[in-house]
Amino acid sequence: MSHAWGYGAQDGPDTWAESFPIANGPRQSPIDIVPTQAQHDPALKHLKLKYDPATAKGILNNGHTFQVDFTDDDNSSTLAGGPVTGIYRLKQFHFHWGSGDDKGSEHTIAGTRFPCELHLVHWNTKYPNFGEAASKPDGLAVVGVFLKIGSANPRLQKVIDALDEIRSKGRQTTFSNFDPKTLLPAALDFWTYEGSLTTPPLLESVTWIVLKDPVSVSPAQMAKFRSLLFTSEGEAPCCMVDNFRPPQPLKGRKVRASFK
Ligand SMILES: CCc1cc2c(cc1OS(N)(=O)=O)CC[C@@H]1[C@@H]2CC[C@]2(C)[C@@H](O)CC[C@@H]12
Ligand SMILES: [Zn+2]
Repeated sequence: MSHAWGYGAQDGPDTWAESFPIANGPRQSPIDIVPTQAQHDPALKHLKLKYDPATAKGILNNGHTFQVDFTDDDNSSTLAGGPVTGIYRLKQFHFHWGSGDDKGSEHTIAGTRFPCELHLVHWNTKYPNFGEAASKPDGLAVVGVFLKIGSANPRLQKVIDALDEIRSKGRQTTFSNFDPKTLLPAALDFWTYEGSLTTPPLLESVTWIVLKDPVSVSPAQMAKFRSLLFTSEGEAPCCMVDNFRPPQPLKGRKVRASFK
């Protein structure tokens, strides 16, 4: 039975613990990152991101966000270095955003919320596949990137232009020849901590790698995100906005910084 969860008053983050008690677990995400309390760890390696544009496959409205999926049957698109050991394969990227520019990100920086947050999802190749990895404490690594309001971001435009074809839940279309590295800021300085999926089933299997520097998004580009629907064709339309979980208790976890 698929658990009906969402981001509304009746099915939103405050209700998730009813079906997913791990919602109150010891390593939940997102969190508020307080830079002055993060410890610089000189042992952290540089992030090594190698993405092959040919692995881009499709773009899908899954009713909670939209995601761009990648073929992951070899090590063409991978993450290594940073806080992780071994090689993690890129599976998908997706976003979380608000109904207005004052909210939308899942992680916050000393209480500051951004209008949007990008998640690049990778799984540990020591496990046979993504689904298996998602249930292991070192199974997933997600790179989080903040988007802040500014000039239009030309690197986002190909994604944004595809949204008209996936307006409703369940709609998908092909999406090829795209390098997600173009979505990243110039500097890959990051904070890292051990956390979880930010949506049900909230599995505590994610090493989070949150980049310090944001990238830009324009108000018009944000309006395109907000034109998507949570609902399927034929249902009363409900705009896909505020699809973010608020920060969760740190519960004694340490956040490390790759930079001074
Ligand atoms: C980390 C990115 C990710 C993975 C998954 C979800 C949500 C996710 O976004 S987030 N915001 O990065 O945590 C929700 C559905 C989950 C999936 C991981 C794999 C599953 C658990 C499947 O096995 C069944 C449901 C799937
Ligand atoms: Zn996410």
